[in-house]
Amino acid sequence: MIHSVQSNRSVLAAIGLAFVLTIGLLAPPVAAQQSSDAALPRVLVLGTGGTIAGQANARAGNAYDSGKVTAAGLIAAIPDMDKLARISAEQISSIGSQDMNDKVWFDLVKRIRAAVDNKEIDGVVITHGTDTMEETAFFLSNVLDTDIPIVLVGSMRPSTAVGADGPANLYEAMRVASAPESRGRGVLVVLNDIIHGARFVQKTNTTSVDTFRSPNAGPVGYVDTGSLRYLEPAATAKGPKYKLPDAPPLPRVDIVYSHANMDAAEVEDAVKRGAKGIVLAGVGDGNSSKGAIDALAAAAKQGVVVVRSSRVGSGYVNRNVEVEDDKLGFAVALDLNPQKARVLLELLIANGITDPKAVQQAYGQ
Ligand SMILES: NC(=O)C[C@H](N)C(=O)O
Repeated sequence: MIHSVQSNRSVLAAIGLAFVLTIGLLAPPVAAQQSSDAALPRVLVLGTGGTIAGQANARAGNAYDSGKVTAAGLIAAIPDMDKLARISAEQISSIGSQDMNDKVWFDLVKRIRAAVDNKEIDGVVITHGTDTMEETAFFLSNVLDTDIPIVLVGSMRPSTAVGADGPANLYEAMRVASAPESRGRGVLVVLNDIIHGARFVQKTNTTSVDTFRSPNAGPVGYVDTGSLRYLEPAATAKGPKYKLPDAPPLPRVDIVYSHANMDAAEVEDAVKRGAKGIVLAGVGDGNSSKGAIDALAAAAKQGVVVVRSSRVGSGYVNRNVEVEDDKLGFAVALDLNPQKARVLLELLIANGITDPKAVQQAYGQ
């Protein structure tokens, strides 16, 4: 019985795959769906890979490989996208976002800056895996200085799955990126009818299509049937934008994960590996064992920048509660989870900001 359910699934997945391949791979590589309506906004789609571009793999019933279909192919398979915008699509990478790296980040920034400077576009959609989407969104929000909407989108089911969520998510991302009311809202993440801001969004479930949440702030809006429903007016104030070095990599920042029965070894290993900064994924309010805190204090004395965050997943990490941050020369990440705190610390160190007080100011007070 189970066997026949799986083979039915395989047949349906094969039909889906054939659909995507037939429509997707026949699509031109750059112009995804060309509309000649000059009144429509121009949206640049940059493909990076992810499950949204995933294809079923025969190794198991639910197995797939990320990043197999191009962004142009994904767009071509969705009817009526050309009624929303004049769309062009380019492929920056074809990877699962577990492999996301500085090079792809630098390439995205370069392409978006060029398109903005040349006034080529009114919006950007980035197709991306969900595993590290929040990190890429947060990175871009800290380096790009533009009012145009930059929207990251992905899916939890591959493009060949029964009930694939990618097409609906991509269509919604296109609605968001092409809408004038999305301007001035920074970098956004769209999945499952919800619009999140780059600072607060987090992946919270390993497999559910309703995985993205903004636990410390709530979403910034919803993609409703007829309208985009933003909960607040667009912000005019912009955060600081950090400079990028001419080429990757960014300075090495490691995350040390705190746990019961912890000693100094993980912190010492990070220092030995040459980390210029360490983010503590602390227990509770960013705490750790005496051994780990002493090792962090020794690292800070040697010039390693130390930021305390939390493994908990929501809430703020506060200064000087159970750890003497002032005395030990630490900063705290406030609402930023360890993976986002790591991105910011890479940028701070790259910009020469290493003094604990200046580092704390960058995270917030
Ligand atoms: N749902 C996904 O996109 C997961 C995939 N591993 C990725 O991040 O590329």
